[in-house]
Amino acid sequence: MAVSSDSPRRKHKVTVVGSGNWGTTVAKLVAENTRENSDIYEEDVQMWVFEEDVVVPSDSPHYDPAVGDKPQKLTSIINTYHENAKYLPKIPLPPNVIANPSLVDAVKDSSILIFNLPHEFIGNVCRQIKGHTLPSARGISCIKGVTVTEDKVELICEYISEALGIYCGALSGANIANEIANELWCETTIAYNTPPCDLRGENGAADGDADGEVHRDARGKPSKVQLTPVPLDYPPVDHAALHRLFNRPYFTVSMVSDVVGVSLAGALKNIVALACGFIEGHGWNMTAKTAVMRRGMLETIHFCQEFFPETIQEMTFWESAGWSDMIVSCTSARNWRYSKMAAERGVSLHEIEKTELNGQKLQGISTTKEVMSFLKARGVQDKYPLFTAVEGIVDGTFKVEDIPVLFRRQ
Ligand SMILES: NC(=O)C1=CN([C@@H]2O[C@H](COP(=O)(O)OP(=O)(O)OC[C@H]3O[C@@H](n4cnc5c(N)ncnc54)[C@H](O)[C@@H]3O)[C@@H](O)[C@H]2O)C=CC1
Ligand SMILES: O=C(CO)COP(=O)(O)O
Repeated sequence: MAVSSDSPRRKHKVTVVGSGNWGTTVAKLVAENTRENSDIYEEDVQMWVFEEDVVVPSDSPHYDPAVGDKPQKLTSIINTYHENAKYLPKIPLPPNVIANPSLVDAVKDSSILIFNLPHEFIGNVCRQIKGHTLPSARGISCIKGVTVTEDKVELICEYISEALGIYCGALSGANIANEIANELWCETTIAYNTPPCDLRGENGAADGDADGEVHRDARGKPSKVQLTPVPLDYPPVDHAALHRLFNRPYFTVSMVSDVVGVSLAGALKNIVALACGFIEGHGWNMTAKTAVMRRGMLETIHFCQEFFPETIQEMTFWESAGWSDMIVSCTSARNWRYSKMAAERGVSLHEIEKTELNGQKLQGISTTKEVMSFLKARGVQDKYPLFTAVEGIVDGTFKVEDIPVLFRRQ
């Protein structure tokens, strides 16, 4: 039964937590949408920037001879020139993207938090903002990775949810940031389960029928997180509202409910992408790569079924977050490109990350380590020969030509 309410009077304030290659791209597209949907969103989008000093190169249109090679604050460059000269150069940002070096200030009063930074930094970020976010805020994680604590594997969106006491969904897909920043068309997938306490009935009123329904975690169990409902004077946060926030003519969003499939497909494909780069760098070609991609997808699905059997939906692997991301990541993304370079040059991936990436991160390196430590703690690593091979190649104990042998052991 619907409980009467006034229609929403407030607008959602949006913050993007992170400002790397993908963080800045998502801030751009979201800021375009907040401007076009200013009935429900505040136009300005806060973007938290991990502050650093950046030298603007002399061939940049923003080079100021009066400043010369003197380093400038990245936030100041972004807010002055509306360009992230370090992580997304040559892409004009809408002026309503506001770079903020203070994490606590950037999330203050925001009702929608978009987490978009390399997964290794999320723990520290959550520790800093805990207690400073609105209790009724809702999150979307665009991060591709997992957290592993002792022998537990956790989705990043669930980690955020537990750390901050808010509900958090996940966005993942076949998405190369530079292409989307240049407005070249692609698809993505957002997994979001509107919590029962946020369901609204007729006329936008709270849905009394939802009383008694419990919010469930990624394993289908009643969630330990005590959620504060989105207040009725805010527009609802549901599939329609999130579609309006993320969908662009060049960025087609599909809304689903499988946070496990979307999150884990996005995290584990980075391990497979490393394998494909090693293979190509070794001199093997597309036939070997497709064998590895097929095995990688099997191990990904097996991982989801083994550790999240209650909620995984296999159709998710046919979304952008599934096969499409596997293909693009193994043929044109950074984890593939730089593992190929490492194999060609005969140097370690860590070395390549340090010398070639200008501060960007290869998520596959830490994800491989974390996933393998979790599998080994459970004694089930032999069921995952491809993931095992990648760990061995990264740490130098296996060679690329060991991959077929490891597969045969299965
Ligand atoms: N770049 C892409 O094409 C895509 C990336 N993703 C995912 O998005 C997530 C974010 O990646 P990107 O934006 O590409 O990052 P990036 O690799 O371009 O940049 C690294 C970021 O980490 C920040 N950083 C460095 N040290 C830090 C610290 N101690 N604490 C907090 N932040 C620190 C840097 O300031 C920079 O913003 C990753 O999980 C990635 O897998 C997902 C889809 C596409
Ligand atoms: O997730 C991505 C493609 O969908 C980007 O992957 P990289 O981090 O390897 O560039």
